[in-house]
Amino acid sequence: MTNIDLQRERQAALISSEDFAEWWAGGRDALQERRALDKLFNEDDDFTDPQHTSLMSHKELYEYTLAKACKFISKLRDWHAAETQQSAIASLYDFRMLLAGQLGTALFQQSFPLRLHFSMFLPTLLGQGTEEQQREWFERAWRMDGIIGTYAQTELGHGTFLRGLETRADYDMKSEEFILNTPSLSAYKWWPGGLGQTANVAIVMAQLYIKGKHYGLHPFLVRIRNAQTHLPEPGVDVGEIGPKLGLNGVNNGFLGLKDVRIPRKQMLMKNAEVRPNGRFVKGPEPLLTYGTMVFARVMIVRDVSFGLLQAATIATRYSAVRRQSPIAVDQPEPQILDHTTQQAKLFPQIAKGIFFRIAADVVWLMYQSVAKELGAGQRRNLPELHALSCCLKAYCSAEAEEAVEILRKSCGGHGYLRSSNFPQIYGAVTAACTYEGENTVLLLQTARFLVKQYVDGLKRKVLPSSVTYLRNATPPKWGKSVELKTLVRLLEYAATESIRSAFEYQKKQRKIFKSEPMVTNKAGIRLIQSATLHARAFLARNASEEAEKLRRQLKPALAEVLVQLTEIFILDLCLASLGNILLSFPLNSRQVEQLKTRFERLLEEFRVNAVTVVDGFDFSDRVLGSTLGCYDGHVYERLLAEACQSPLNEEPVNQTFQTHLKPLMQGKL
Ligand SMILES: CCC/C=C/C(=O)SCCNC(=O)CCNC(=O)[C@H](O)C(C)(C)COP(=O)([O-])OP(=O)([O-])OC[C@H]1O[C@@H](n2cnc3c(N)ncnc32)[C@H](O)[C@@H]1OP(=O)([O-])[O-]
Ligand SMILES: Cc1cc2nc3c(=O)[nH]c(=O)nc-3n(C[C@H](O)[C@H](O)[C@H](O)COP(=O)(O)OP(=O)(O)OC[C@H]3O[C@@H](n4cnc5c(N)ncnc54)[C@H](O)[C@@H]3O)c2cc1C
Repeated sequence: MTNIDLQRERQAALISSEDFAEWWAGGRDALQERRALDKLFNEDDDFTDPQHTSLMSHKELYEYTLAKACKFISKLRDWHAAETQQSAIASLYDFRMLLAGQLGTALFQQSFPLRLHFSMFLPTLLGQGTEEQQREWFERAWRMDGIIGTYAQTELGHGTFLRGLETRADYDMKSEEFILNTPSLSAYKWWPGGLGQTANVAIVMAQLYIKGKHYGLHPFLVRIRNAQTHLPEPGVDVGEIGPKLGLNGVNNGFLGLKDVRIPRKQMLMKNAEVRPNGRFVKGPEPLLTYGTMVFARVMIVRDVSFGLLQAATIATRYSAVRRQSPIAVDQPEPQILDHTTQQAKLFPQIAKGIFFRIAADVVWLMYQSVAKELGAGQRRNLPELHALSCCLKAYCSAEAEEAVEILRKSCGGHGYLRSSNFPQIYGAVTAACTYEGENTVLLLQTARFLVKQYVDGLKRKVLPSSVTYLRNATPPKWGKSVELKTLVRLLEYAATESIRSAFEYQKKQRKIFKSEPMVTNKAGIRLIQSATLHARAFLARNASEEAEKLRRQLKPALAEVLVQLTEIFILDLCLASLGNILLSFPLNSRQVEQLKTRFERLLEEFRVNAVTVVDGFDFSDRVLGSTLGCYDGHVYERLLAEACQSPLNEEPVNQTFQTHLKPLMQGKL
């Protein structure tokens, strides 16, 4: 039987979790399809872990996870072949979503060992390979017919500054081959997922040289392990980089190359070509070499919202089950969910998870549209996509990381146990702050775009839609009540002011420093603040537009709850930006008070539906993987059962008693 407090929460809710789940999944059919697929695996004993993966050694975890991943792919293939219509894995995007979503997370709490093959290797083949190269490589790679790939860009010495990468590919005209080398220790590739023991082909990003002349960074398909024996190919020094803070199911590796020859056709040549005679033919858009990173950053916004919502579900359910510290003197101990400060920890995080996912959907549509335009030779919207994907990736991953920590701490001591699953969720989310572009660096990329747009705005040029607000210099009008559109304008106004101030500061610095990078460096703190405010303004506008749609589309009770969440989300953004808002708009103390009171009232109003909303994310217990977050709320039983599984409890007395403790107590050591 379910814990009585959780039962009461579910009965008292004003909306149905099933209605919520249907909306969240994108409709009834999508929800059912996902559940059917989850069931297929969740009810298969082959996919039940014999012991908690956190109890496995690093090597055991790799071997176990890889074996499971292979069974998973094989079963998925059978299932797909049996399906009459094209469904869940019809496209690479959907397949990637499946891995990063419910099913992938339920089965691979430490991440999926073949992740890089699907998330970067295949997308790079599509984005950087010519049609002929795709025919030769993509189909086989999709079927994993002799090919398991990874994306090897980062080196020991450089990850961010791509122009500083040292791996080189020298073209040998006589043999029509490239010769790949990592000429120093710092040139060793370092980090690529799956590179250690899993992958046998790597897309290696290397500096191209023809007759000693440098032609920039390009992708090369390099076989690193023999397809039959899996032994490293001659000239290849490959291995694994060791245990990490999280994501230990992914086998990150290092790679050194010494005079490794590959045929000319193995440079991916969609965006630039080397002809047999050594002639380099530049593509129409050199920046497309960075295209895989744009795709991956867009995906990350969605991934981190998933981790955040897992954590929010665990903490919210636990807060309904846990009772502590009377609020009224003569009353019993309340559910900790009734403490206002607890609500302030939980509910904004639920709202963030929802609106980050909605923003991820928007930026994914934008990605698809820009990809189509680029295919037709039109690059007009690429800078906006790059800027938006950079700042959303950076902002949402940083916020999600912070949120997971808030949620962990909101569960008190029990949140610190591995069995709560917060450590693994944190390990996954925090990694996203670094990979695919370290967050500060990405915010600087966005700021560079914003300052340019600000200058264009001064010249009254038409601006891309996500930054049109930069041309609207009028401060918002404050009405009697707090309206969403006023809050959105407040954030946009604060962002505009911050960008203006960074621009002015750069102008001053230019009088002191001659070089533009020096000026950027001096203005760095202001620039990243501007990009952060832009992210907030974008997310707020997007959320308020979504709220308008939901009011029209959904049942009134459900729409009302989502509007509450929208308000919580936007008010939280405003309160987090208060310093910057006050620099641009003279809010008086009564107006600030109005914001705070509205925020507190919303927390109170949302309280009754909190458990139902997190139920509506429809995470199975396996996805949550947590003693604290299970649907039935049997927290204490699970905590004890999990503790009993510890190998240290297998025997009543550990041998160290005889060998160490006893001699110590007897003074015989
Ligand atoms: C499961 C986990 C898997 C993980 C995998 C990984 O981590 S894989 C490893 C992931 N590794 C990383 O993510 C590494 C992170 N580092 C980088 O992405 C880049 O090196 C950089 C962007 C930091 C700087 O690069 P730079 O010094 O060469 O460039 P610059 O600053 O001089 O700008 C020149 C112009 O280019 C523009 N532009 C730049 N990028 C893009 C783009 N993608 N698209 C479009 N445009 C782009 C920029 O806006 C500027 O335009 P403007 O203003 O002149 O019109
Ligand atoms: C879990 C994980 C998986 C990964 N998977 C892959 C993979 O599959 N393939 C792959 O190729 N790589 C992968 N990477 C590598 C990853 O992409 C890089 O670590 C990342 O791009 C950051 O680069 P870096 O390590 O060189 O950091 P650094 O650039 O050295 O960052 C260190 C500090 O310097 C600061 N800094 C650097 N440059 C600037 C600047 N211009 N302005 C201001 N501050 C700056 C940063 O903000 C940061 O604070 C992975 C990394 C992790 C953690």
